[in-house]
Amino acid sequence: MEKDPSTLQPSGADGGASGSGEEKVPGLLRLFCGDAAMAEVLPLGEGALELGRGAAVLGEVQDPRMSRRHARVHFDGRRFWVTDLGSQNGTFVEGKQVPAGTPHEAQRVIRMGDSLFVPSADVGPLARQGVVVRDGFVRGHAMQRLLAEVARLAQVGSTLHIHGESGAGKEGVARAFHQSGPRSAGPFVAVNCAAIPQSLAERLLFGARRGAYSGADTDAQGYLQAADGGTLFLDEVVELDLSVQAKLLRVLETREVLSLGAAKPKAVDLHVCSASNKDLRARVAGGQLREDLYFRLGRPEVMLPPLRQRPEELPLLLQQEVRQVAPALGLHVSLVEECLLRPWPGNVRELRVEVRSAAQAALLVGEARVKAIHLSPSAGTAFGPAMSTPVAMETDKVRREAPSRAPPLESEERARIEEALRQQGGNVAAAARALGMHRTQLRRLLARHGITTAHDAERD
Ligand SMILES: Nc1ncnc2c1ncn2[C@@H]1O[C@H](COP(=O)(O)OP(=O)(O)OP(=O)(O)O)[C@@H](O)[C@H]1O
Repeated sequence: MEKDPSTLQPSGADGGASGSGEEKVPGLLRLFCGDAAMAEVLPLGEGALELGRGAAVLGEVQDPRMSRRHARVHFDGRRFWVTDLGSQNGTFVEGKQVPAGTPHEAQRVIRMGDSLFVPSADVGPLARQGVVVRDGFVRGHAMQRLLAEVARLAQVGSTLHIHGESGAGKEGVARAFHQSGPRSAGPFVAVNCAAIPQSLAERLLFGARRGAYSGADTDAQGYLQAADGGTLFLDEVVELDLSVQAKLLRVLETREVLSLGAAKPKAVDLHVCSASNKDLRARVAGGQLREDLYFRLGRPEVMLPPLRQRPEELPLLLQQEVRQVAPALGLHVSLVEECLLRPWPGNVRELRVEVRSAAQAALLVGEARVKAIHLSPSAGTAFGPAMSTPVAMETDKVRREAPSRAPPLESEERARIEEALRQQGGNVAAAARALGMHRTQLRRLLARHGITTAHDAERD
């Protein structure tokens, strides 16, 4: 009997729609209101939506800093336009206030009162799947769709390659591949190939028998044997030397590992997940990756989108991180807006580190909420002029203007830093400890505001 196509499950194992075939629903994502992170979908009904305090579409979570008739948002089929309706606290697009009464194009972030909205040409997938937080892992709809695909692939194959930028969460995806596959009860062994010295790579991966080299007093297991019955995750696999790649290929083909100094190979049964932030095909063309290994490891491939393409996850990530620093510390709308506007080339890893620093800076001045001014000006920005995407260019523009927006160091903060330094005899590390922050964060504050310590003065 032929299957009714309308009852076929989409690619997502969780039953979520893949997005294809569904009519696009333009709308807004409400990502922040008052002091709370959220991920709420507001479809643009007839192509337009009027927002304001008390608007039914905003439900019970209302923002007292929004005017009753605050702004109108409409979609012309290609672009979003925002018109401020004479609100008291103003409407801001990409961090800048727009004049009342004139439509203004909005591409990334709209602020009204203490609320943030992100326009999206299709809010359908988010409306269907929402944002899920499981074990501290924040999953927006793109991530959920990816994980569903990974779960499906784990059932049918033994390899997976994850392509994504550094810090975007590739290891989390690799763990999901492991947990969804038939070897989930076995070990998950993660190896960062860029971090292991290539002179040791062979020994570390394949193991060595006693006496294989001077100093080898006992048999040493390699990562491949350690992952037997489970999954080996090879992050930055293209960093392995070509000779090691050749040996790895043999293991994948024969399912046997020959340790250094061993006479006989040993059978291994494992899944192999690899990851890279580089295009593997270009690496094959450039001679850094063996073509035969690419065909073994490089497929199937999934793409993990960078954090800047998953804005629905960002406020929840911020909230989670700030609460880790101090459970009572809150988020200020300015911080969330600023973070949504920056490109975060180091993705979630960079965001977590920088937001922790910002939270510590806020604590230092006794603030109840972390604001944009507590964030380092360089946090989440591209290193040098290399990034040329429209998002990056727009953010560069925002950043160039940022110093003039940053208020001067509050005298209270300066007084606290100077007092801590005085009490610790000018010792920055000790002062940082006393202030409850990392010394690099304190050094950054000192440098930014030109405070010299007694130790600096002695060196001069
Ligand atoms: N969606 C997420 N929710 C919560 N934390 C996340 C998420 N994605 C990544 N992280 C955290 O961000 C950090 C970086 O993630 P991960 O190590 O998986 O990145 P990666 O893509 O493997 O980076 P690299 O290639 O540089 O190793 C980790 O601390 C991870 O727990």
